[in-house]
Amino acid sequence: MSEFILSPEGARRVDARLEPAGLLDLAMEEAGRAVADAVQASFPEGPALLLAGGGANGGDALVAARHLLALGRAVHVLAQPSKHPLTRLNRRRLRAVGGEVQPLNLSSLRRAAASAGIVVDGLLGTGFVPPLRPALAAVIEVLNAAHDAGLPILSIDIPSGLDASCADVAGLSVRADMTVTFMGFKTASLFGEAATRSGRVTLAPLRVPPDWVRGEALGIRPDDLEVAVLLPVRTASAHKGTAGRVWIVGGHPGTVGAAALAGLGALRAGAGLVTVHSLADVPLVTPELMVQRHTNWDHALPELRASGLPDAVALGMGLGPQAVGVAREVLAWGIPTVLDADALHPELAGHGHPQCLWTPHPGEAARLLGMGTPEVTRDPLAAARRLQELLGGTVVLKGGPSVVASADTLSVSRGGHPGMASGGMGDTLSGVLAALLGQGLSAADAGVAGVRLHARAGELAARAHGYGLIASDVSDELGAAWLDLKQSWGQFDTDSD
Ligand SMILES: NC(=O)C1=CN([C@@H]2O[C@H](COP(=O)(O)OP(=O)(O)OC[C@H]3O[C@@H](n4cnc5c(N)ncnc54)[C@H](O)[C@@H]3O)[C@@H](O)[C@H]2O)[C@@H](O)CC1
Repeated sequence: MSEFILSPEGARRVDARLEPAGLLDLAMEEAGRAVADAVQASFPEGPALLLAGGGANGGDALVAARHLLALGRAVHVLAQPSKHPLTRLNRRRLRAVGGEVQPLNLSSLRRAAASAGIVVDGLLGTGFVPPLRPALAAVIEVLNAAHDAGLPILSIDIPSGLDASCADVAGLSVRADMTVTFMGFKTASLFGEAATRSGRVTLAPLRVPPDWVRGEALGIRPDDLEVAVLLPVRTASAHKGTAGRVWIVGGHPGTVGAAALAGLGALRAGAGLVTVHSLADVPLVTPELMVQRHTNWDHALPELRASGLPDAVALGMGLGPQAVGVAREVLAWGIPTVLDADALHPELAGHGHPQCLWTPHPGEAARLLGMGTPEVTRDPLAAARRLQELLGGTVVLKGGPSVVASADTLSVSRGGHPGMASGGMGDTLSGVLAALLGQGLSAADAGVAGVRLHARAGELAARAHGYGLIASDVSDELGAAWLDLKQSWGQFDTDSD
């Protein structure tokens, strides 16, 4: 692989395998430039105060200072001593274009903060190893006090003092208004109190080898346009047999509603024919939903198989104690399958296939991984990646936000509504996902599109109901959500003829 590297010595072509430092130099240059652009776009007023730590995070700040200077912005740079070769190189580059670098201490910080319009925090990035040393803790306290008095802070990659791979916050950290993060979103940018302290997070993708991103469990956040492209469209010649035949396998005496809600979700997400297969009496939530009651699974499953398999199955919702055996059998059919609730069992590891979609909430994820729920919620990106490796196919780790993990990517959902935290929402989602699989989407695409469609429907339902949102309200809005997402792409514009 060859790259052009721009260095003070001039442009030269290097082989990245032989010269990884060249690639890092380019990545730091892009990172620093992205920070400078964000400062100019979001905080154009007053001098920019840049704080550079001793590692590569500080190097990014020094690059940003050079770009801001080139754009005519008044800059003030306070830096810690550094042994990092690229950070030292960028200090020399900044000085070479007339930039001044002064030592960072509490009095220089207080003085510079008094006249700054924005502080750029490049003290600590992903290389931070807790606990915070006292000298830097004092610097962060001064910084947060200035922030409380109205000085905005933009953090580079993650706010200093946060552990990038942790949603929880153990101690002191910078409280940023905005964070410019690189390559992919970190757990700290997306989840829990760490996300709150990160402020608005924007992603600057860097030209780095893809395995750098995979190796660190970094997420992407598909926007509505990307989701709209994935959502299926019916052709004029479609009929109910081509729009996806879906089976819902679930329900048990006492938990039949779960299967019915999944069926409703599948119908409203566009499946042509939906049948609920259950050992219990399923309530007639809508006459369009077909229901077949069976006496036992040992007989029912071979008969169902012989009757001709559907385009997709969702199983597990309220299925009860026989779920693992049923799931094993259905997985052997090799057709697109959503596994939810009772079918999320560690015994099924190794029985999945690429067209499987597993949909655990954090408690189910913890059971699958043999850990506690707090460990899952502390780092949902890593948990989703581990689940995908364990189960195969695609995993939707539900939460706010949900993570969709496929072999190649970790996608993190947008939107939804707090009112969606009520029983049955997950069953609806399983139905939606099965409908999308049945309409021909891959498990990875169905996961990304289905989670967003469900979330958008929740937002629309919340608008209509305000409070006391229930799963069937969300199902009722799935068609409107589909239209809304498609319109964001300019497809199905109601104003055009
Ligand atoms: N990974 C990549 O490919 C890229 C990384 N970049 C930047 O590099 C950063 C990571 O750089 P580094 O690995 O050099 O690490 P950092 O710069 O995040 O942190 C290392 C520095 O923090 C100090 N430090 C660590 N723990 C501390 C503690 N408990 N108390 C006080 N000081 C502490 C170390 O002494 C060292 O000076 C990223 O966050 C990002 O900003 C960018 O340059 C772009 C490319």
